[in-house]
Amino acid sequence: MSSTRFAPAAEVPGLAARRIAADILDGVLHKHRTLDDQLEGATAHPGLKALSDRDRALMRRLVATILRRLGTLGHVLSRLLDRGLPTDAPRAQSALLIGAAQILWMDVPDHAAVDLSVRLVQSDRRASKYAGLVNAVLRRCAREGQPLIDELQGQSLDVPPWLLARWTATYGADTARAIAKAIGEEPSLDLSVKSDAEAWATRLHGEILPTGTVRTLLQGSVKMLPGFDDGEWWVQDAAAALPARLFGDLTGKSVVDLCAAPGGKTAQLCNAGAWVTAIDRSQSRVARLRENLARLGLPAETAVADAAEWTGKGGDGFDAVLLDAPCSSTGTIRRHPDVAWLKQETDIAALAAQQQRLLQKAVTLLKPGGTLVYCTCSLEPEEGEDAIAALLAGNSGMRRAPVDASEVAGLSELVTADGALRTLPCHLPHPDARLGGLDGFYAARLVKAL
Ligand SMILES: C[S@@+](CC[C@H](N)C(=O)[O-])C[C@H]1O[C@@H](n2cnc3c(N)ncnc32)[C@H](O)[C@@H]1O
Repeated sequence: MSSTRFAPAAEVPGLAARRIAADILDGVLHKHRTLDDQLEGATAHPGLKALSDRDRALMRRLVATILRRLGTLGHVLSRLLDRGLPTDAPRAQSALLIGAAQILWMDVPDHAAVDLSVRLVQSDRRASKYAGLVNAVLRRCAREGQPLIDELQGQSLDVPPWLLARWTATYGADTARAIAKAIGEEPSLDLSVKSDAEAWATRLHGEILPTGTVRTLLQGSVKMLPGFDDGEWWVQDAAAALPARLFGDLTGKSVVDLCAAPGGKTAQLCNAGAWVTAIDRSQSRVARLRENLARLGLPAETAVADAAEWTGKGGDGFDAVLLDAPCSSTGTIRRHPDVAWLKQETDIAALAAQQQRLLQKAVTLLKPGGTLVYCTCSLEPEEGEDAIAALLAGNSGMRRAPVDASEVAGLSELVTADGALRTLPCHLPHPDARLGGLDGFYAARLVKAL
């Protein structure tokens, strides 16, 4: 991002949050950078530190809302702009998206949204000539934006066409539309608790889902919530909490978690009483995993390694292996709306090849009779159903141990005919849409022959 975009000494309240939102949006849309990369750790936007918690939360919500509604915003803005979006000044484009998203979906007065977007373009050398245009278009958006959205009559513009076509082919048109609708909702905060879910649900003003996750609508920094400092819970989507449960009783068992960071599932395995070895290829992510486990007071051996090359600890092998393989992450678009615009269809074949390589390795690390749980947070069959079918077809010495609905609180819609887990963002509907849905996951349980 250019230093010319940093703030002058005194500026109107809220402008810094919008400027950082614009930088981060440019990062996703024009520089192929993920939201996580720009929001966390060493690569985070340098301006974030100076924002108050409130402004930081507003900025994150703003960026997420824009990415979640990008197709709809494109439709509305194209109808309000006679000559299309300005192409010679990215800041004019982001200022229009930021202004329109606030007017259409956020609790910001229209006049403030317009004023802040005009200021955003005025402070950018290339975009300043568009200040009048931004002002006029956003004022029209306040009057005409909602009717333009109503015109769409529920059409799904907010999922890239290639992805919607895949979901339609895999799940049918109605389910694909339901998935698209579900990922348009702002997700709840889901927590896995070490114990006493009922007490934590009460303290955090949430509810307990049938599968045991505590779900709340509290917003802002999780570090400020009760129980965080004491390591009583960790953030984990309700679907992400299911695969590790498929091992059943893990007391005293040896488990290797092959793609472990940042450690949500490792924490579950440790909390279930297993001896856990957690491997991940990324040094910075293993550092985060170690921090997370330290906060939770849960012990595990950790190593930075390519799991496909890792030679293990010798001996007879592990009682259990968890392979939460790297994938296209299309099941997590609700929580990571940048994924929809960063991933491409051509990524899927390369990821499937990598998953097969990791699966082959996972089998060799198991002792005879040991259990493998393979999972991905992808909605694409190549990374789920097809990956397991290929492994089983290849004489791997593995057999499927079908999942029963009773293992997932009787929610039979989450279990496929051949006994795998398949969650979709439109599952777990709730009368209050903000409390419904979960990530899309695939998980299969296999046992190695004796
Ligand atoms: C889906 S994430 C894992 C999430 C984690 N299991 C959890 O529950 O918090 C996939 C992880 O795989 C790691 N990874 C990718 N390729 C790998 C490889 N060849 N060996 C080990 N880790 C790998 C990535 O660094 C990333 O942290």
